[in-house]
Amino acid sequence: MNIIKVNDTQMGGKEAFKIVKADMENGIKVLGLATGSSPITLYKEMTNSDLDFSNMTSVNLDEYVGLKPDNEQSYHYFMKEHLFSKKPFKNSYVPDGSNPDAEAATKAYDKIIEENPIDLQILGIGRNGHIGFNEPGSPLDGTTRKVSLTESTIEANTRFFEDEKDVPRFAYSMGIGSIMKAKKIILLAYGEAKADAIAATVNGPVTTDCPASALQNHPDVTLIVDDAAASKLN
Ligand SMILES: N[C@@H]1[C@@H](O)[C@H](O)[C@@H](COP(=O)(O)O)O[C@@H]1O
Repeated sequence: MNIIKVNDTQMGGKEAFKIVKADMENGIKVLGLATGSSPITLYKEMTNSDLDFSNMTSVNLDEYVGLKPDNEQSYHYFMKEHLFSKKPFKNSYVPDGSNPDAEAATKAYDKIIEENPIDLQILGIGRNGHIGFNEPGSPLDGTTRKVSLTESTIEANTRFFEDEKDVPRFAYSMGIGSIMKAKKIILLAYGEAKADAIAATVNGPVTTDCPASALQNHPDVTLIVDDAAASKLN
């Protein structure tokens, strides 16, 4: 893995943007996108840039089950607010969390991923090493699935909701196998709360205990981390 150390999230956004820009100049067509606070500075760089995304397709990692796209806590809403309303893409896909039929929703999303092979995937990481919403124990070769969120993830996400009981307990998430098919991956991690997960991702064994450790088997991964997130690396 290629590791880029940055001073802060602003610089992290700029470093990630450089890669996005260069890859777009080289003709990539499909970006895999993530939610959470980590990619926000990258999305700011993208929206402030003069890059044109109107010929690009985006495929997002995940969505809460039970939230409609117009729900302010949904990942549809997050993406619209941070990126798509300012920089429209040709097509922007996010799993359909409003579809209670998990089988149909996940199959439909797998088809979208298959038809739009991801050139560059942006990832954040959960405190427990999850990527997308693939919590510890997720199959490292999985496709899109309905997942139960762990207590630690629910707790981490409570900050975005008025009440902990409003945090959805389930999500539809692209699987780790699908993430691994992306041609290139950038993982963004900032802050001390991510230090253990980053150490396990880079130095630990490849294990379902740390879903992001699967990235060790990918040929083109760049980690953009600040000093705190990198503080437990060997
Ligand atoms: N499903 C998302 C992940 O894709 C994201 O990586 C993680 C970390 O979020 P943050 O960047 O806010 O720490 O949050 C959620 O669980």
